[in-house]
Amino acid sequence: MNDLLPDLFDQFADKIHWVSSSYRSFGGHQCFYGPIETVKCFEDNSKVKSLLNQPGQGRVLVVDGGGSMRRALLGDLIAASAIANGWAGVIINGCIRDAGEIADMAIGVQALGTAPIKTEKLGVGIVGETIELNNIKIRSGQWIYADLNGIAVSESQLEIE
Ligand SMILES: O=C([O-])CC(=O)C(=O)O
Repeated sequence: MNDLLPDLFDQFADKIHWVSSSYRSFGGHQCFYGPIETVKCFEDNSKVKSLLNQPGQGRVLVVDGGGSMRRALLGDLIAASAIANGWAGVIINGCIRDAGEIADMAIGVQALGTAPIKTEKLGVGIVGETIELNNIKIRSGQWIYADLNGIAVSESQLEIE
């Protein structure tokens, strides 16, 4: 199913919240969803790397990278580790690199854009804190849905009948 969001908004208008369509889809999976884990980090992807190296259990990692267009918070190696660990996707308020490789990888990835430069890994970042995307609060444990129509969240899992 590639157009999940329109169906969700038709069926669950009171339970689903629109976040944004200003992110681009980079992963091989253009439609993806799952429970959220959050991380907040600025031009340092240490926590992104360590989280995606732990069991994902179908979760989506939502990264508040402060909108930086100067450094990439995800590349093909970390994306490969996310796939190996069962993460459904990664959504980044910031940039990725290795976009050519990631386009062919079996994972959902949305980000603002690309930057070819990796971050300095200084171990700085906060996991599990409430973050905001486009002024919408995003918390660990909520559900997020992403496809080519954009990104939306709900408090709990919504299943199309
Ligand atoms: O290591 C990084 O910061 C990002 C990267 O290049 C990769 O995941 O391949």
